[in-house]
Amino acid sequence: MSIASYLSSLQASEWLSVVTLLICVYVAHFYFRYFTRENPLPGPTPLPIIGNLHQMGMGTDIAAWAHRLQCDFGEDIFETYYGSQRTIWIGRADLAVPVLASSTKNNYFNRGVSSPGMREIGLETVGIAANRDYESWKFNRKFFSTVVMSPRFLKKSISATEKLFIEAELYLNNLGSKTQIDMSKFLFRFFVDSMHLSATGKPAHAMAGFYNSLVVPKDKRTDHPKELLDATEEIIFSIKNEFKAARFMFFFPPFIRHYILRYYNNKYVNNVKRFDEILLSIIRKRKAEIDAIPDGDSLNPDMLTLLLTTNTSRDLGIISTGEITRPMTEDEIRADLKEIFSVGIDTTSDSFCYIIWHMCKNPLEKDKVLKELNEVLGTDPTKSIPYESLDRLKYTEAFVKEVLRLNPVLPFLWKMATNDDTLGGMKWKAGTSVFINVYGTQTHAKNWDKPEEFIPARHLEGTKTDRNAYIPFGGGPRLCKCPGKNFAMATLKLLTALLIRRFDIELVDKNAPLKTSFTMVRHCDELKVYLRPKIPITG
Ligand code: HEM
Repeated sequence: MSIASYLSSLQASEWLSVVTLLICVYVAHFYFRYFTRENPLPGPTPLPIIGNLHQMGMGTDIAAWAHRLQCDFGEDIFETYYGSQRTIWIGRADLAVPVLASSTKNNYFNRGVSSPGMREIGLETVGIAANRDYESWKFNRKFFSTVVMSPRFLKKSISATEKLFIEAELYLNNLGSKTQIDMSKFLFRFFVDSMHLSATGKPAHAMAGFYNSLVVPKDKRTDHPKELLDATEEIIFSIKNEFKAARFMFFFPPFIRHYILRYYNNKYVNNVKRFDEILLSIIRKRKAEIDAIPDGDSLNPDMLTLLLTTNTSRDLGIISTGEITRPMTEDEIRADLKEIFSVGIDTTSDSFCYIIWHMCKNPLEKDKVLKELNEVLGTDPTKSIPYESLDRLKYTEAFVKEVLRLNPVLPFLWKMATNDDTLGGMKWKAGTSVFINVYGTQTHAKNWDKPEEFIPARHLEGTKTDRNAYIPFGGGPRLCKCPGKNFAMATLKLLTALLIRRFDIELVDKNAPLKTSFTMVRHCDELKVYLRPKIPITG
């Protein structure tokens, strides 16, 4: 009797027995492989199919979970599973040396293992952060970094951010010092405006939309056209979806996504497609605008225009891409634009929430920052802050760095061994997934005195930090890690200076812990404060 005819002859109860038997075989096979694995490391025992996903708590704080595991197992190298993917976690700087070595021969170029989900949403062969195609990554990264790291872009963006702060100040003053303001929401909007302006040269009015949603009397609302605000809301929705979608697609195996969580799978995939359409329409509109400007007339050198014109007949001669002589394709520009919106906004806005939190929790340190600001920038808080003076704000910078040490927005770095390698004294096969526990290394007693205490002075010049012990902007072969580092640091210093010179900040609930969650970065979910203007409000 063939297997097919045997199966078709089964009764319902016999079917149940067959299915139960198959499940038992699968589970036995799974645990046989688990208990006989090479280099067994301490770690929570995984379940078949889902691994430790149920313990990771996808929406909650994976950084806190990883930290607990590192403490529970008393080890700086341990393992977990997402789905059936085994992952080695490294939480000590010296163990991370092979992974973070800045050499072209580094074995950990790829960000995590290849994931069917990330391929499904087309992220593994375009853009930068998740791109696994070396040549394509190198091309995109070259364009992106050349623009974002150029002094001209930094200067322009800082000046635009300062102007946006004046707009923010107006809204905050109008809301009044008795209004509880959730800075996690407000700052997200602020950074949408800031990145949109830096990337496209045009305002998005995300803060205005948020302000209008809080103000009850209609005559107090701003008069931005509704269609404009609605279009921005759609961009905001897309940005928020992007990380959630990437987390879902990366961590969940295809079987679970396609058969059990099908609704979510389709929802995320469609939202990602919609974001791509929105970005393409922004690009095409700009292209048409450029085409309508006669040759020889000047163009505004914002990021989008530079990406569109470099290595074309309209090249503005502002950025040089070296040996790369071809222009970018529409799809490459779309991916780079998405990068600045998705990677650039949450990281900076969440980091700034953590800065505000530490300002409130450490008033003596805040006073030291204020003292420096008065000394370097003068005592008039309404005076503009030139880009060049940010470099002289050494204590402010140390404060920001200490916040990023204790609250890294990327709490772990995803890597994958391209070839067989030795890590932690053990041999590992090519394809091994390795996560560097950033929070673990940045608070390791081996590298830091009083690691859990907030001490900005430890970052002042002349203080030595052990190799790989401080990695909030990453490390390893992807050149200088995060290409947005200078942009992010300058922006965070500027905003710190602007906010604490112009407002007294008070947490609404001084005893409440920080509310955080994780998508692909660690978000501050809520930060309610009262803001009292220090400068008399006029008009
Ligand atoms: C406080 C703010 C920020 C933090 C803490 C941060 C941190 C990081 C980290 C840890 C990485 C991964 C590095 C690695 O795997 O070794 C990264 C990558 C990246 N960041 Fe940032 N980032 C910030 C802001 C920004 C901004 C504002 C931009 C854009 C303007 C940006 C663009 C990128 C890109 C494109 C990558 C991928 C680089 C590559 O794979 O080659 N980041 N960032």
